[in-house]
Amino acid sequence: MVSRVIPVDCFDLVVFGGTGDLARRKILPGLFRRFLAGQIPEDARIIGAARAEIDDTGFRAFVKDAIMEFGGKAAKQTEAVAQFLERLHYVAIDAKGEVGWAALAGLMRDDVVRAFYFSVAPALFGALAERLHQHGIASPESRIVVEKPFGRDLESAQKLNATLALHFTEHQIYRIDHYLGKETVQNLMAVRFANILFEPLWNARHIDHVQITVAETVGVGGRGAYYDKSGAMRDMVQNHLMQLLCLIAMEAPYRFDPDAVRDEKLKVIHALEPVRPDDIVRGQYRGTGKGTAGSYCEDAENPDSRTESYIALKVDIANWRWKGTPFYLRTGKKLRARASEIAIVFKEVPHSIFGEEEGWRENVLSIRLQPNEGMTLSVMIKEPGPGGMRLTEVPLDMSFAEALGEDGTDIPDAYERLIMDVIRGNQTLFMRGDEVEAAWAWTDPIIAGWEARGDKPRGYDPGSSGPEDALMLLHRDGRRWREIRE
Ligand SMILES: NC(=O)C1=CN([C@@H]2O[C@H](COP(=O)(O)OP(=O)(O)OC[C@H]3O[C@@H](n4cnc5c(N)ncnc54)[C@H](OP(=O)(O)O)[C@@H]3O)[C@@H](O)[C@H]2O)C=CC1
Ligand SMILES: O=C1O[C@H](COP(=O)(O)O)[C@@H](O)[C@H](O)[C@H]1O
Repeated sequence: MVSRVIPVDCFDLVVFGGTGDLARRKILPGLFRRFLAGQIPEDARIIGAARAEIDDTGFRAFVKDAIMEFGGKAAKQTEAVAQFLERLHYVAIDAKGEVGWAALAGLMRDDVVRAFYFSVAPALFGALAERLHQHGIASPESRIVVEKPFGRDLESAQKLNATLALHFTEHQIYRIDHYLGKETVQNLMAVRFANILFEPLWNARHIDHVQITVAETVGVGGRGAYYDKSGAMRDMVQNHLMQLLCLIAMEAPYRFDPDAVRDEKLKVIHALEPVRPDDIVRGQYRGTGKGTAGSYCEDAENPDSRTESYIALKVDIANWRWKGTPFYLRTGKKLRARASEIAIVFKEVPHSIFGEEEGWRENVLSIRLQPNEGMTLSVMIKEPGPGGMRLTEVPLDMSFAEALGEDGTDIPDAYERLIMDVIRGNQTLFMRGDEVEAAWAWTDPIIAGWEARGDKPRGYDPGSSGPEDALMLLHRDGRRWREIRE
């Protein structure tokens, strides 16, 4: 099946931080892939902006290298690369000074969508918003895309919201959470709300518990300075895992519309119970060799760091649908495999007619985010053969790439999809200001709690499943984590 490409309106997209790491690895190669897919109109323009004093030619050379390195198999289409590069421009600009703003104003066209991607350090978000306004570059229909982290606690998120609100209305602000752009994450909504099968079972009567795992094999090397002030709770749970939880737990929105969806997610965040200290396990990866070589502390260049590179928590939702069904969340760096999964673990049948020892296991709906995006529903059947009525578990398996006749590399990357949504003016997959604040309001006391107690993270070995104590979080409830594997 060939994915349907819906062309977007003509646009001028300014990428502030256009020479940075995120632009190089994700944004610019992603835009090239959308160009190749035929989604970018003939006369659309992408304007890189940063302080480096390069010109259009220099920026095009930079982007060409980025496509070669990160564009995947699309990079082989050299003619298309050359055509794409013609759409690129560059302005040397200082977010905090006056350099470059008049030149940028002169470049912008009136009759096209104007979008400004803030792919710079968060400390510059306010300055960019202010200057876009001062120099008359942002029209009432312009959009700004704001990268993460959106604040580091409730207070800073409120301040940032207030700063942006001085110059832009909420409908112009696109707060990125790239997990919302992942194919499977959107499929979660399709599966839940476009099928009659699941809804009757989607509640505490039928679901024993939910596990959300985002396991990574990478460490924090290269990003230690940022990560050490953040940790897994701020870096992953407050945003990505929280969004996944919301999509699983929310009620059906009345329509697939930005505010209808975000209203429902917000209700879930408001219903989250505070997390008890006993329901949190924090970990930090050890070194691989003798001493601290390769350890988190070495990667973070902070020998005394107490920042967690792993966290597991048990979260309860206080509403009619979920009372009594815990959500277990875990995420960490340098784990056994890169594997992200949501597992919906169903309850036992009310009465087994086959007896206790006949191989029964609970049904599990496993939603794989990456790699190999897809879903598996485990069901019980009779073991084949004449050996009597023994049960065995088989997977009803759907790999999205296989089901859609694609090879996996054709599935658009999250950033590609989200940037096209910005141009279309669709905020459904972006976080609203009140949603981000509510997520911090839940997160802050958890962090304040372990800081006040002086808790140290538990050590775990690189390549493991995380600290031993995390196993206990489920064992003591008579449950077990699913294996982390690709
Ligand atoms: N990299 C990643 O994987 C991820 C990044 N993010 C977020 O994306 C944003 C960008 O991150 P990343 O690309 O890694 O950062 P980098 O440090 O790699 O790039 C920063 C960019 O901002 C430009 N810049 C710095 N100061 C100014 C200034 N005063 N005026 C104009 N431009 C400036 C830099 O160019 P120059 O120095 O020439 O001005 C460069 O292009 C951050 O908010 C980060 O948290 C989010 C998720 C993942
Ligand atoms: O936002 C972030 O996400 C990445 C993980 O993203 P993925 O798409 O590769 O799953 C994480 O490594 C990083 O620490 C965090 O800031």
